[in-house]
Amino acid sequence: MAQEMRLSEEEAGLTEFVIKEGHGVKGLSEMGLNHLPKRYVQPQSERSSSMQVLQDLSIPIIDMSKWDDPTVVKAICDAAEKWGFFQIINHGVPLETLENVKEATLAFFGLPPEEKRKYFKENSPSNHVRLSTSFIPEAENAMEWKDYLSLFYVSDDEALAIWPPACRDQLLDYMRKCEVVIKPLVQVLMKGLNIDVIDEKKWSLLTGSLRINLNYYPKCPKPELTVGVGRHSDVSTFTILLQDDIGGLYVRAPDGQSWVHVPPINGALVINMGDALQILSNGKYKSIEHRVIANATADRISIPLFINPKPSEVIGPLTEVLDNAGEKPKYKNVLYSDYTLHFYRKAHDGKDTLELAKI
Ligand SMILES: COc1cc(/C=C/C(=O)SCCNC(=O)CCNC(=O)[C@H](O)C(C)(C)COP(=O)(O)OP(=O)(O)OC[C@H]2O[C@@H](n3cnc4c(N)ncnc43)[C@H](O)[C@@H]2OP(=O)(O)O)ccc1O
Ligand SMILES: O=C(O)CCC(=O)C(=O)O
Ligand SMILES: [Fe+2]
Repeated sequence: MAQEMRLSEEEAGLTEFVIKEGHGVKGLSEMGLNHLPKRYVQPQSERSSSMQVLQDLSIPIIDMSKWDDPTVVKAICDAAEKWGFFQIINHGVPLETLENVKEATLAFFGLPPEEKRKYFKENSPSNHVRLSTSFIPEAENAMEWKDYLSLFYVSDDEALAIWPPACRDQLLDYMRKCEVVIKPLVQVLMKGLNIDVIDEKKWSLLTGSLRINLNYYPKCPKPELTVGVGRHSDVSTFTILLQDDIGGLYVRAPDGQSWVHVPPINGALVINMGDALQILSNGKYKSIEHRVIANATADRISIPLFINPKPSEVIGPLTEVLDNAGEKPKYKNVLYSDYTLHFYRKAHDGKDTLELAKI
């Protein structure tokens, strides 16, 4: 009874400590708890013990040094169709830049809570800068063991004015250097749809807005009961993910049932297709479900850079795709900001957001 009382008092103080005071799950983890607060306990179906993991399968690793070579073009388009996920090496973003971004992420999360609190929705100078925990605590029955900073890019000037000084220069440098990956990937993926000329309008449709998130997954006292990130697909056109050397990201295998681990490779970037590209390609490229498990032994960070349509764009199957392949549209036209708002209004639920656009 005394134990129950202590736990319910703890639940009451949890929101205050994690969300209002800005300690996040990082603060909980550092308290050295030996049990998991109830709000983080996930249903059995979402726990890692319910995952069937295929050990012998892995997502493709593609050498980008000759990205316009037909075999590389084919490897990328095949991976985008079959897996929706692949890793790239020799991509042209310097190793030092990747290290700087990881260090900057650790520097941001290492700030005292009173500094980080400035970036909460309630205190932040703009909704383009948002520090939060889990995914959408207000909408979730069970929370995720993750803190994150989400930064929407408008211009260098705005970023320099409002992004946290602890990480903004390194992030801006990284985003600039990622151009050498973004441009070839868009060209190759469009080539796979028989689109050889990408005019201004299409560039903007495919890559008109950028968002970068810094994810921090602290050590967890009972990782088997919770998740780092629940099953979801990204709503981006595609995502460039930088992960550290801890591991824990799993993607849905092509059988639609099992899971495959994405092993950290030093210097590699993980690329995954998002819902916007699945819609624009009329289902040819797949935005595959993925998730992150929690772990007991090490803190983990990851940095997804989401390449998105502009919020004001209407997305739907590209006319070239329908005409070239003589296909009927599988998705309706949707305003991209309506699509993302729908994603942000509910807890992670696999690929359910796509239902909004399905015909
Ligand atoms: C965080 O954990 C995640 C994230 C992900 C993300 C995967 C992606 O693919 S991100 C790419 C999404 N695309 C874009 O951001 C570009 C398009 N952006 C927009 O259209 C707009 O920024 C907007 C999303 C529509 C928001 O604009 P605005 O109308 O100005 O609205 P706000 O008042 O800022 O927010 C409204 C509402 O949305 C929620 N929300 C907004 N931004 C975020 C964010 N970065 N993270 C979480 N939630 C956000 C928020 O709940 C707001 O509701 P309120 O009730 O709080 O007002 C994958 C996996 C993860 O675990
Ligand atoms: O942490 C990871 O490896 C993946 C994170 C993720 O899927 C996301 O932030 O959308
Ligand atoms: Fe994701």
